Amino acid sequence: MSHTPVLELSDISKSYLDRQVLSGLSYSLAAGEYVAIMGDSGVGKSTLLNLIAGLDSPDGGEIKIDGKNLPVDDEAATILRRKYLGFIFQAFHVLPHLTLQQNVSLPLLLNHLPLDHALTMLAAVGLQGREQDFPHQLSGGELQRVAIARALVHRPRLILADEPTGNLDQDTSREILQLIRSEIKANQASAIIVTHSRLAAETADRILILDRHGLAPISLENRE
Ligand SMILES: Nc1ncnc2c1ncn2[C@@H]1O[C@H](COP(=O)(O)OP(=O)(O)OP(=O)(O)O)[C@@H](O)[C@H]1O
Repeated sequence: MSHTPVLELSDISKSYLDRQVLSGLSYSLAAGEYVAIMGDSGVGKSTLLNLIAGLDSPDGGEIKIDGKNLPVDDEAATILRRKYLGFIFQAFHVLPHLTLQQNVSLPLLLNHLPLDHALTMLAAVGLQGREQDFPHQLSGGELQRVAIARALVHRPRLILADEPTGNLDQDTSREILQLIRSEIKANQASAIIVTHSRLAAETADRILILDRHGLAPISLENRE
């Protein structure tokens, strides 16, 4: 396995108008590591994930993915992100006019990969037989499973998840979290999950707390 960190954040800063959200933040994520980020509301967790995803750019500092600097507005960087990253963001809605199979095939199409893995992935999230259904025929938990299948189908090296179980009941949450973890481990991917849920955070290898000093691992005695 490569020793190049999957993700390297160096001295990242980000402000919105006069509000400094992130400052001097550095972190390195090793290949195959799955970490959860927790922290107070408004501390900048989603902002950080958006910066890594390339949905926004930092005011200062450097973000390297697989050892490479990736400018937000560069086409080659967009292609690399598309191949390398998998997003499980609530804002990334499943497209309503496409069937489940078409939705899950999208990342494969965009990356010029064979499309048959979409069916395997739908089966893996428990939606075998529902391939030709449209999103409006699904429950919230089922929809979230489609979003997860779509995020993971092209076997991304780095998975970014923002409150992946936000609106789900506890049983469905457990199932979804188990699924995310097993897919991450089966593909030897790295992952960052941002969450307020202790249940979700506990599925990660490590829990980090984001505060105004940066990212720090939670100490073992606080882990209960
Ligand atoms: N596009 C934006 N424009 C202006 N301010 C923003 C923008 N995005 C985030 N902020 C502000 O940046 C701060 C951090 O927001 P962020 O969503 O990253 O926090 P968070 O830690 O994810 O919070 P929560 O746990 O409540 O989701 C907040 O004060 C928020 O109001």
